[in-house]
Amino acid sequence: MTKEFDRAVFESTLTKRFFYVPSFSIYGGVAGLYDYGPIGSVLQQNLINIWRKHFVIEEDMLEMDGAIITPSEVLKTSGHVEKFTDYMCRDVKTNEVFRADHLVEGILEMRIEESKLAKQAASGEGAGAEKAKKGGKGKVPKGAVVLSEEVEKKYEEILAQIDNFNGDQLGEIIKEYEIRNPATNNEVTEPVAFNLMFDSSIGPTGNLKGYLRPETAQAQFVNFQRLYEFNNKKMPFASAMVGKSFRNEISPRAGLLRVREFTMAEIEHYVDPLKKDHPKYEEVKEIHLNFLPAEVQESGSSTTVSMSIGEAVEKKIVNNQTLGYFLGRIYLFLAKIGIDETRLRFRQHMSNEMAHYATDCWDAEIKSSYGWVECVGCADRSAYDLTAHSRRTGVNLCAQEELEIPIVYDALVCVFNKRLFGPKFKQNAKKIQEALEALPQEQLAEIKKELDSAGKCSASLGLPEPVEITSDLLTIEMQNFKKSVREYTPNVIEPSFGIGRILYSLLEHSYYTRPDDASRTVFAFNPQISPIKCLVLPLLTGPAFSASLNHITKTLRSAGVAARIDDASSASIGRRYARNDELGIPFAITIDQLTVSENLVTLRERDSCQQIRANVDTIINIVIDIVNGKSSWEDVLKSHPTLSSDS
Ligand SMILES: Nc1ncnc2c1ncn2[C@@H]1O[C@H](COP(=O)(O)OP(=O)(O)OP(=O)(O)O)[C@@H](O)[C@H]1O
Repeated sequence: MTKEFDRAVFESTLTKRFFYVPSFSIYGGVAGLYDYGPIGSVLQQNLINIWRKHFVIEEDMLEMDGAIITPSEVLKTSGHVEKFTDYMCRDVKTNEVFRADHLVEGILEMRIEESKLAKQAASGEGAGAEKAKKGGKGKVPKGAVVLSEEVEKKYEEILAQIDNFNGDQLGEIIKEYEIRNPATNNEVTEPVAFNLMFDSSIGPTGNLKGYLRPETAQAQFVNFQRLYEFNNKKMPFASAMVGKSFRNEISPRAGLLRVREFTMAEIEHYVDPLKKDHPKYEEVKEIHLNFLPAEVQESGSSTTVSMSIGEAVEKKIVNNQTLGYFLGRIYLFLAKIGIDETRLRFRQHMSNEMAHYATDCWDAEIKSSYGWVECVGCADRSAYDLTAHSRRTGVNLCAQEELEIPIVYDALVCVFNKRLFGPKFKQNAKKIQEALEALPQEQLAEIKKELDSAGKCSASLGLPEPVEITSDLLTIEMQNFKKSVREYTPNVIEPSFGIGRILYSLLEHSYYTRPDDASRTVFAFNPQISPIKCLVLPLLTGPAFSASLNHITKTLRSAGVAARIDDASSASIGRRYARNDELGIPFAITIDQLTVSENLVTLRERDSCQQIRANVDTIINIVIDIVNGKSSWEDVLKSHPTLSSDS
């Protein structure tokens, strides 16, 4: 594997081989928009297919597809119009914009790094000393300040809590630590809130305001009743959706990790707030994860602790079983697609950081050359969204539970004298009646007391004026009730996957250069996720070779196994292997003289460069079986001796 990751070389490979590129680049491009080429788009599709199998099918979820353009009323109700913001500041002279927390983070990290190099240069030891000697790229920057232990500790504490600060706090940090635009050294303005949604208007009049959705979740919530009915009113259950979301990011500078248009895969798991256990919890309980709890971060540290999910739930570090269950399933999914488990951690949100709708939230963060980045958010959104949409629309978004033992109870109820009540309040009668019926028991008890003692009372019912009620219009009586159905608003546990971020992390984790030749880059995609599964290489030309080539590719392709032919006879076989290793193709079948004479081909595995030789159809079946997860290269080696390695 490569010793030092060189992002510039890595990114140039991705662009050169058209994995993905900035959109509209022949027009100069727009930050935060990307087009995926033949490898990137199929890699994304395979990732989604594995996600679908792992979650939607294995967990029996209800997948749906919703509209992207969303009326503003929906997003006002969900809180996005008011609160879906990040803090932005500007260079006071050039007007360059920054996301305030990212600016602070970048500068403090840079100061710590420079101080470390400067200390090493001064002591004549370590990388800093080497760099100082060599000069050039990566040398100790001029003017690098050696930080005192105290200042460095303070910086570390700020960094550990960077997601927890509001705009005012970020403004204070910017002032106190003299954070400036690193390119110009100019001061920056106070942070201001910037809403990340792209707005638009729906229809020609311009009267109906809309937004491009910033998440897929709302389309699922507004359809809750239909989903619940589709599920035969059984709880708990989950809906799921894969689709594009849009966020007008302030300053997208980290490739696919922060873009303005991206694919999300979101699960909304609806659960009874009183029963947040999960039927399949036992299956994940023993899995150990690297946890970074809020408490640890708030103490200024970012040291993770490895613990079983069972222990984390028992100790209440993770709020409930369902949340723990999904953390386990997220881990299994990421491991399955090829994410390096040593570069995966689960970080809990700190109190201020939590989204406006969440009560507990964990992010699956993956480490890449950009540091630790949230790739999956797993939030307990409580009953926030369903309650808000139900209040706004008057549509009941509740679940019902048949009670085995009915609840019997006494309650105060309003009994109206309709003959007098209507004529007395005229057009306001219905409104007043409804307001009285909606009053909590304590208030009804107070009104009853006054009516019983004074025969009248003045009630403030949330209407413009208090209402004078007399005992001839209304009596409040204690009645006995029997309830055999319990109605409740489900809580929602939401695992939310950013497909582009996972894909980018997977690219970095899969990338390496051959130990004997750093110019030969390889993507070690596993056979399930790899966009192209098999390379077919004819070493010679002619009708006999073409017939074998056609047979192999046709059989593979009709079995759903993507095969690529590289028949450029001008290139050596080594060259052809190398340029296809760069596309991450796990297997290569080579057709040579022995294919024509004895119907034999060789099969090469990408990472080990080991080869076996066997009959054409045997080899084709080996590839199909591995791609379908029915066997592995290791299994194959048990029954087939390897030829000498090609590399
Ligand atoms: N601008 C973006 N570009 C790519 N993926 C994104 C972006 N914003 C969010 N995501 C993905 O969507 C998932 C769920 O979104 P969520 O609202 O939890 O992100 P977020 O907390 O706003 O992310 P961040 O704090 O990094 O901006 C994230 O885990 C991430 O994978």
